[in-house]
Amino acid sequence: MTTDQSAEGYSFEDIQLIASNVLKQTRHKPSIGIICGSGLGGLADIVQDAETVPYSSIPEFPVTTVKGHEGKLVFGYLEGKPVVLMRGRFHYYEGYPMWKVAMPVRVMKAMGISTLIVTNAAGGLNENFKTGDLMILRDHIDLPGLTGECVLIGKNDDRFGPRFPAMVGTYDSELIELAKETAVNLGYSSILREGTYIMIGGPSFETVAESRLLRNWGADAVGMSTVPESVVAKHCGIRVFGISLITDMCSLSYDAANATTHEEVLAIGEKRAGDLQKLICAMIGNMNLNNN
Ligand SMILES: O=P(O)(O)O[C@H]1O[C@H](CO)[C@@H](O)[C@H]1O
Ligand SMILES: Nc1nc2[nH]cnc2c(=O)[nH]1
Repeated sequence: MTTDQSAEGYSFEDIQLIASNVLKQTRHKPSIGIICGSGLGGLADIVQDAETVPYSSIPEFPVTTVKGHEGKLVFGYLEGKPVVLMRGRFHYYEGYPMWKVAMPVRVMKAMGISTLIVTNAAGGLNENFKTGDLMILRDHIDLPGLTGECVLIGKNDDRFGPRFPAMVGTYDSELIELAKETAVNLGYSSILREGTYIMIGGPSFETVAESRLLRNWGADAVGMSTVPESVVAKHCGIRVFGISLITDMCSLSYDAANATTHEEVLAIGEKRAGDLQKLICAMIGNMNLNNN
């Protein structure tokens, strides 16, 4: 690899090489990529004809350092559709530069995916939400991006996408509609929400004052991931569906202040991930892959 990674990330050629090295380790050719959030990797256990590629076996791939993120790619089929799951994602707070956090999305694109499903565990800011709800991402607020840490900073290679990509419509409307219809059929209407996810850098959870600020800015849920991956996916023409499992409610008042812990996030993930898995599988079953 010749790229100065500290400055700009991987070149287009580097990404193609990483993708072809990964594809040599599997018989599968995925169309759908799925990024599993904290405690949400269980979806990988129901992949059929599964083949696993640990991140540690992929030259130039980062390694996961967070509990609840295993660190492997899982190839196979969900509802008859070829998928690749990232069982474990990378976060900015782990010390990775933004471009490294999102580089697997470019690798998945080079492997042939056209649709990306991004999942996460998030804190609820909208007072109408409750723990265990599922929130479809209608939109996001890229707080790091707004403050100078956009994932696309650096020299642009047009083979990835345009210098100034539009971010309106990052989350595909048809997939949102499909998710809503699917949720109704599964009897999930009472736990299904739709809203705006805001990314903070982390790893510290929000203070009460910060939660109030994020809520006033129009965010419905907060987390420390997802946005760089979605931005890179939109940049390179992948259609994106995002969904949060609300693992805790952020404290908006000092009277009821409750300190979120990662253990709590993982525990709710373990308890409620089944609903998210069912929704995603049913959606994939109904997905038209020739849509874009
Ligand atoms: O976004 P995912 O990876 O689901 O993880 C969420 O859970 C962790 C906090 O408990 C943070 O990393 C936050 O972003
Ligand atoms: N920032 C943030 N990330 C989370 N991930 C899961 N829960 C939370 C939360 O409350 N806040």
